[in-house]
Amino acid sequence: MSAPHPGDVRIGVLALQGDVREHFAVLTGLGAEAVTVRHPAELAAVDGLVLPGGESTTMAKLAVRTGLLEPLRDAVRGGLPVYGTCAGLVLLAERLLDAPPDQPTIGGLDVTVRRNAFGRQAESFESPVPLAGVPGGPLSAVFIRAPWVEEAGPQVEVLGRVGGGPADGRIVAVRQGAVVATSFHPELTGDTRVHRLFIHMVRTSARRRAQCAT
Ligand SMILES: NC(=O)CC[C@H](N)C(=O)O
Repeated sequence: MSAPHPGDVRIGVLALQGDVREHFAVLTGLGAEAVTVRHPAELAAVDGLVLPGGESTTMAKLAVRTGLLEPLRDAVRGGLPVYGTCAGLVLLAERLLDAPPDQPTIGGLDVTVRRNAFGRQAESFESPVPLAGVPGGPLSAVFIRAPWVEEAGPQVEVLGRVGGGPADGRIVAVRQGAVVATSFHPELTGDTRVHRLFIHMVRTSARRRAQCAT
């Protein structure tokens, strides 16, 4: 059997707004094929999807305008592996706090997410966060006007929490089935471990789908 390598999967990066380029660079650097997703037809052609950081209110509006919101919801419900960073976590939440009342989400994570949760004094900071399932020591997590997970349902696996400071113990990394999300931005640090984990999830899911199709 040949060694699995990530080049056999195509990973989309939702490219409506936000730090698309940074995710693209990490994914291609790890040998995955990365493509931008702006339209439903592009979404239909990927094995996994990254929702970048940026401004979730803007992304949500653009997703509605481009007709992507419902296809995104269908894709997540259908088991497409998705990784959301920061604003991407907001987009994946079933419930939001401190968001405009009409801000739609894609959903997929049975969590309540508070936007801009860390407050003005700590709008941007870096902190070591150990992540379950990611060996090699804590990640140096970069938070930029970041949300946290205020409540997580029973199906949600908590992967990481902030340690120390006023936000001590707050949940900042979660997984539910094929959906994984972090409050922080591994794509900005050069530490590729979360993207590697995600590529592994995409590869496993693609292999399973291929087996089901034969
Ligand atoms: N860096 C980010 O992605 C910030 C997220 C932004 N505060 C939002 O709620 O959409």
